[in-house]
This record gives sequence, structure tokens and C-alpha cells, in this order.
Amino acid sequence: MEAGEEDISAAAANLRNDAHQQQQQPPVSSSNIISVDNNSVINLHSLTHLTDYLPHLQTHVNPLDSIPFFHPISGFYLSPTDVIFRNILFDLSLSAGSSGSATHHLQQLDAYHRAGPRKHIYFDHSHVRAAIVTCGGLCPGMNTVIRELVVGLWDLYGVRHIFGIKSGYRGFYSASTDPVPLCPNMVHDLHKRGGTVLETSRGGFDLHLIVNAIENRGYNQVYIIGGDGTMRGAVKIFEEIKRRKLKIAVAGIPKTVDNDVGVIDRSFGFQTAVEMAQEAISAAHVEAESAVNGVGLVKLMGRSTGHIALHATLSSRDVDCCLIPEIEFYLEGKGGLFEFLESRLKQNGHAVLVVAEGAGQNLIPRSKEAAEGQAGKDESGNAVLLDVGGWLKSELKKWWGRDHPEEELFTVKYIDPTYMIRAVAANATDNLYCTLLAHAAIHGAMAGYSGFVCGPINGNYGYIPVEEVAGANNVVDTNDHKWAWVRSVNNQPDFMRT
Ligand SMILES: Nc1ncnc2c1ncn2[C@@H]1O[C@H](COP(=O)(O)OP(=O)(O)O)[C@@H](O)[C@H]1O
Ligand SMILES: O=P(O)(O)OC[C@H]1O[C@](O)(COP(=O)(O)O)[C@@H](O)[C@@H]1O
Ligand SMILES: [Mg+2]
Repeated sequence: MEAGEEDISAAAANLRNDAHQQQQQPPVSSSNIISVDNNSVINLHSLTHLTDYLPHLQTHVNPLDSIPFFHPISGFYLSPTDVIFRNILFDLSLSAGSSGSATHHLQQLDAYHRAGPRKHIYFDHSHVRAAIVTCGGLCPGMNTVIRELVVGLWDLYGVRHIFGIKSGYRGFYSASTDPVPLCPNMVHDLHKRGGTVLETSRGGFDLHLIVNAIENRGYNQVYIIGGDGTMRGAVKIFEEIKRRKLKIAVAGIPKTVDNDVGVIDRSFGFQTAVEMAQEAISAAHVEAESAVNGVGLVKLMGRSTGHIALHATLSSRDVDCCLIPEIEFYLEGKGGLFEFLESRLKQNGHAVLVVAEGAGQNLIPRSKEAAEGQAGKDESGNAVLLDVGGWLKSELKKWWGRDHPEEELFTVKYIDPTYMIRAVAANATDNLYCTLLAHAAIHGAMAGYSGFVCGPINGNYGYIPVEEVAGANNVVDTNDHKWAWVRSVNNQPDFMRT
């Protein structure tokens, strides 16, 4: 037996013992608590707790109690009755009893458990074996989350067995990668580095191999950092762990540069990406301004949502037109992009276009196989996008040559900073955000919750059932004020054919 293997077998045996001892106990269901008064219904998005299927787990006093820096005072610890409301905007005229209202509208208040430390925890620190994995595309701040999980587990809860799983989900079972034992010394400067030191990948999700590996290696806390696809995988892992009645907490930390994860306010790394995009937009502006009939074209990330393009446009003020997947655009004819550019070039001599990579996909000619859905999927099953930037550049050139035979000069400078905006270290705001997320995840797992994702909801950190996050999608609301503002700032077309 190699060094460390004894530990692993003992930990795996512990897990099986927990499951066996509790097998006879009926599971405690965790249904939503609905509390009703005359005006409102509270819909608590309840979480699974390990005691739902292992009802006799022992509790321990939270070690934060004895860390002198914390001096837990009354109110420091949170309880299951501490919640956050999701919708905080109300029209008072619709509330019951208000003078102008003839009808009685019942408000549904969606509530989530608040994230934070609990007085009693369900893990003895010396028995914790934590695994951390990063999946999907890169995003600024992934390394910070890894750092803070390691340091938080180590310093706050005294955990000494922390393992990094290499290269995404496949790393749990791959014969070619061993888990990496992690400690604070190894991660101290990670917040200054882009990417993920654990490496990441797409595809490779094999439920049984993954859960067998988790069980056999004795991991009892699994921290999964990833986006929508990763969370769909996390739901399956969590369900299988529950089915096997294992004392393993599964915590999701939502990651995506696209900001397309639902429920939470925004995803980490998004603000850093928006900031990085400014450099590309500024360069496109300079190039366009310095040419006769110059067009600067910038393609930004956003597979199915235009958040980065929208926010980068609004912050820059150099953009003339922003194209996002949520709004179908067209090139020719009245109200189209060419007509708009014609007038902008006449007026200013130059124009800047920002296009989200998922925009205009229906306009770009694709191969027969791709059209029939036989090609163009990445290893995770995500559609591989056609290059809207390259296509737009060539369409612009064709248009100019065709419609302006007398005018020789026309320049399109296409900038694709795709990977540059996500392969950087997180900025200060995102670094702080990542720290709070990691701590929220640790507190939740230690408290015995499982199958949750942590994230800010109206500025407060909460725990959201993982299946809800896996099924939610955050798209740009083209009916709200922000999009109206883009249109008014740019005076760009709305692409509604009349
Ligand atoms: N429906 C699914 N069920 C199980 N695993 C999935 C599912 N969708 C994606 N995954 C896995 O999650 C990981 C990351 O997914 P991907 O879509 O590439 O990135 P992201 O999580 O950032 O959206 C991959 O290993 C992929 O195989
Ligand atoms: O890393 P890849 O496979 O080139 O993927 C690029 C895609 O990743 C993204 O950054 C989003 O990735 P996730 O879904 O993993 O968060 C998209 O903006 C982009 O389309
Ligand atoms: Mg995704």
C-alpha cells in the first residue's frame, strides 16, 4: 500500500459505514415551506440537508467559536429561518388594502436560505476530505475561488485533507491524473493569476465513474466550480450520492464569463471581462477614427446571451451599434444594419460595432452537416458557433464595394479579443466576490447542506438548489431600461421590420 492509501481506504470505509448504519432510517423529506398570510405566500426554495437521508448524524460546535478573530456575537451565526427574498421590487398600488386597488393580488415571495456560518456543523474537521474541481471554459477568478476554498477550509475549519481534481470532471476517474493535495502555501498567490491551476475541460462526464471515484477516495465534501453544463452534471452527481445515501456534501460555485447563470445577481469574472473588453473597443475606435470610412468591429464572448457586449457598450460610449443574440438583426433594407452604417459614416466618418459571438448565427451560411445538426458540437454538447465577426467583416466589404462604386476608401478593422477577456486574473471586485463565494460554499457544506449553489441574490449571499440553477438561464431582458438605454445612447436600429 502506498503512502496515503491507508487514509483513503479508511475514509471510504467511513463513508460506507455512515450509509450502512443509517440505511434503515426513513428519509426526512425537505419540502418547500409555504407560509401564507392574507397578502403573501412565501415560497422557500428549500435545500437538501444530509440529515434528510442520514437522520442520525452527529453535530459539532462550529470551530469559528474558538477562533479569537471572530468573537461570534449574537446574530453571527445564521439559522434555517434566515432567508433572502428574490424579488424586491413591488408595485404598492397592487398590494391588498391599498386605496386605489379594487382587486386583491396575492404576492408570491420566493425566498432562499442565506449563506453563512451555522452554529452547529455536521463534519468533524479531522474527518473532512474535500475535493475541488473546475469545469468548462475559463473565467477570471477561478484560481481565486480555488485559493479561498483551500485557505478557508484550512484556516476557518481546520481541514487538512484538501484535494484538487485535475482537468474537469474526467479528472475524478482518469488514470492519467492523480488528485493534488492542496494547502495554503501552495495557493497563496493564485488570486493574481488567470486560468485555473487545476486545469479544466469539456465533456468526459461519466456519472458512475465519477461517483465511484468520489466514494472510493473517501471525499465527503465536493466543491464543483463551473457553469450551466457543469451544474447539470452536479445535479446528477448529487442525486446519485443521495441514492447511495452517502455522507457527502456537494457544493456548486457558479462560473461563467458570459453571465448567463440564472437566479444570481451576476457571475464572478464578468466585471473583469467587461473591463478587458474596453481595450478592444478603444482600439477599434482609434482604428476607425483614423481611417476614411472606417469601421471598427469587435466580437465579444456571449454564447447565447449578450451581457458582456451590452455592458461593454454602455461603459465605453464609443460604440455605435451593439448586436446581441437576444435581438435578431438583418443587414439589407430599411431599418437594417447597412442603412444605419451608411448614415453613421456620413455623419461621423467612422463607426464602431460590437457583436456578441452568439448573435446573427441564423444569418451565416453553414455547411449541410451543421445545418442538419450533425456537426458543430463541442465535447460538452454545446453548439460550436460560426464566426459572426469574420462573416460580418466580409459582408460589410461586399456591401461597400457594391453600393459605393465611386468611393474607394473603406476600412473594416476586425478585433477578436475573445480569450483575452477571460484568460486574465480577476480584478479587485471579482477577487473579493470569489472569496465570499468560496466562504459561502464552505459554510454551507460544513453545515450539512448538499446539492446547493451559492451566489449573491440582491446583494446578499444565498444557497440555491443546484437543480434550479442548472435549469435557469439569464438572458438580456430587451424590454428593460438597460437595453432601452443602449438604443438611446447609440440611436441604433431596433431591427423590427416595418
Ligand atoms: N447535461 C449534462 N449532464 C452531465 N454533465 C454535463 C451536462 N452538460 C455538461 N456537462 C458536463 O459539464 C462540464 C462542463 O460543461 P460545459 O458546458 O463545457 O461548461 P460550463 O459548465 O461552463 O457551461 C463538462 O465536463 C460536461 O461534460
Ligand atoms: O473554451 P471554448 O471551448 O473555446 O469555449 C468558448 C466559449 O466559452 C465561453 O467563454 C463560455 O464558457 P462556459 O459555458 O464554459 O462558461 C463562451 O463565451 C464561448 O463561446
Ligand atoms: Mg455554459
